[in-house]
Amino acid sequence: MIESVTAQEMQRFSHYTTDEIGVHPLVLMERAAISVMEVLGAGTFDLTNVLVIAGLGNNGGDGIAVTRMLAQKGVNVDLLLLGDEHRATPNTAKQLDIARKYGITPHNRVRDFRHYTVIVDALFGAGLSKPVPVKLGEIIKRVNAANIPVVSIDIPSGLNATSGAILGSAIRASATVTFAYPKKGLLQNEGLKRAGNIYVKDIGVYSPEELSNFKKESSNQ
Ligand SMILES: NC(=O)C1=CN([C@@H]2O[C@H](COP(=O)(O)OP(=O)(O)OC[C@H]3O[C@@H](n4cnc5c(N)ncnc54)[C@H](O)[C@@H]3O)[C@@H](O)[C@H]2O)[C@H](O)CC1
Ligand SMILES: [K+]
Repeated sequence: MIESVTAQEMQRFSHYTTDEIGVHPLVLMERAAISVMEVLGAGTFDLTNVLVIAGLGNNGGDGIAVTRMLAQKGVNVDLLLLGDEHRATPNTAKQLDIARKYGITPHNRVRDFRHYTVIVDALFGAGLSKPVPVKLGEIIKRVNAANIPVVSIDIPSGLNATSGAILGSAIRASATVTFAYPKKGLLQNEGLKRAGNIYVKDIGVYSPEELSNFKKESSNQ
């Protein structure tokens, strides 16, 4: 059984699932969002007034899908989209298009984070490999200073998913919902201090070892 994975290993498993097996990336994104909804809805968090902070990468796409799912449950939720949406990844752009069709309008700034009851951090995930841009680093610092419970999607934004090192500044999360396997960066260095409670959720992405076990088991039946 895999204990934890690097960002590169996760990307390899994910690409195998989408490119070789043929699961559409949006299916994985929806399963990721549903798993975040499970954690948000488990009773630990006050969903009276939710803010989702989304970046332009696929981590942001997960967050936009969560925004839509919350809105469809009648939750009071705002979406803060950071960056020029024309530079978003295709799947994140698609999620934004879908959210808009459900009547969700993204904000590009938030005056005061303190009137939210929980913040969903979908700014950066396992794809972050360079220091966060200064302006986004300032927002991360303001979020941390607001002392509002933060649920990070996959990785607290600003952390290197493999080393757990801070890339400029990083979110301090109450909980992190990570996909498939724990990322090594959550279990060491600053990741250990900033991840909060870690929830590992199955979204249908597996290591080759697990995949070969499925095939063995099914051929034994
Ligand atoms: N692995 C899986 O099976 C799945 C992963 N999902 C989610 O995808 C992210 C990884 O997404 P990726 O596009 O590789 O990168 P990040 O979202 O981590 O973004 C970091 C990347 O994007 C640039 N960026 C983002 N926002 C901005 C911005 N506002 N300004 C400038 N640059 C920005 C940043 O520089 C980096 O290059 C993974 O963590 C999961 O959450 C799938 O959705 C589900 C399956
Ligand atoms: K994140």
